[in-house]
Amino acid sequence: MFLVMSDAYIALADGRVVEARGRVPGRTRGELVFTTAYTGYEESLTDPSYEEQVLTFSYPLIGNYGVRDERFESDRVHPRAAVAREFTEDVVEWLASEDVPAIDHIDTRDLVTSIREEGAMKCGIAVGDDVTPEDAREELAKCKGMSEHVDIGKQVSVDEPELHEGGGVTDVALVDCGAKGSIVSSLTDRGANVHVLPYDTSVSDIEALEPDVLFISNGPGDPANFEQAATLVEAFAGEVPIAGICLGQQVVARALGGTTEKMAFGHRGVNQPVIDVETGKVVMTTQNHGYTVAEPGDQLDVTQRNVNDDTAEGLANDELNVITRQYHPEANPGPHDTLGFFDEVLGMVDHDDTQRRAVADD
Ligand SMILES: NC(=O)CC[C@H](N)C(=O)O
Repeated sequence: MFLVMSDAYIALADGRVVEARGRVPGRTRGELVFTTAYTGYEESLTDPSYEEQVLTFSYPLIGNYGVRDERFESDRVHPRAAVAREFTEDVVEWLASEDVPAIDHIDTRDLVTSIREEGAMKCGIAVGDDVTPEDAREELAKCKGMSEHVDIGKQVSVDEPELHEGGGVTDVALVDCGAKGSIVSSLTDRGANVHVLPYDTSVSDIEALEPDVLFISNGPGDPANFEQAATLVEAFAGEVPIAGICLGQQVVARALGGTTEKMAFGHRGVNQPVIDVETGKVVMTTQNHGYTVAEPGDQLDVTQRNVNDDTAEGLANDELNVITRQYHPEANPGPHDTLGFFDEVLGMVDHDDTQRRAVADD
């Protein structure tokens, strides 16, 4: 028996300070959340929806099939820190190259149980040769709640519009609130030209683009902090088909008279069962969210629900051509049961109109 000095501490909002092994040094803070996904660590760590959070993996060994940038969902790691029972060297090297603190050799089952019982909570992390529990507590004291990150859209969105061509005639205006790359490629793979636009794009900029679909992406934080995206939905509902994924669903609901609320610990994983209200068909879905649509409002119907807790997983208004999902139909990571969503979205486009405009533009 010998004593191993700890070189990492995580201070939790419930008052505990837990020792760990430091893998990547640094001091940071964020909302402590967990994912139950057993694969897909590269996709999750590069998902912009995790901005300002600390991501705990409940699966014990993270990194067992290496790190390949072709699986990245954006160009950087978004959680402020990563926590696992055991990280492989590959993942540690990657996180170190991005200056993202990482800790392991910690009882993640206990952490996850605390989050499930007490809810997602603020935490502070200190990793390094001479850190003390007090250093982690100091980080915790500086930690803001998710809804206090009012400019979080700016941290994750493109600064200037980007065009990703799909080769077809359909133009999608994708409002980038922190979009995963797979949303863009799921659309370009189906021939759509995707205009990735800043999260605060104006109504007149969208008008000038004359898109066939207005698409609100996933994104981090509280949907209440994406007011401009909601303004776009209000302005174009009924004029242009509208789609949304995750934060996109929440923004669409808020714009059309619905409300959102914070969940206790959210849904993060790749095996969340969702039932279609009309057909009774159940699909397995990938999820990563901490807020949910509480009331859909008068204009939207709940078309899909989470089998575990009944929360709204799909909303629609067939007359206005609005369709949204709370889960991630693009998967990455996760099951491909729901890729058909992108066909449904592009199916809302009036192709006669698109063709006419394409000809007129020539
Ligand atoms: N993946 C997302 O778009 C997450 C949406 C929102 N930030 C939430 O936590 O609920």
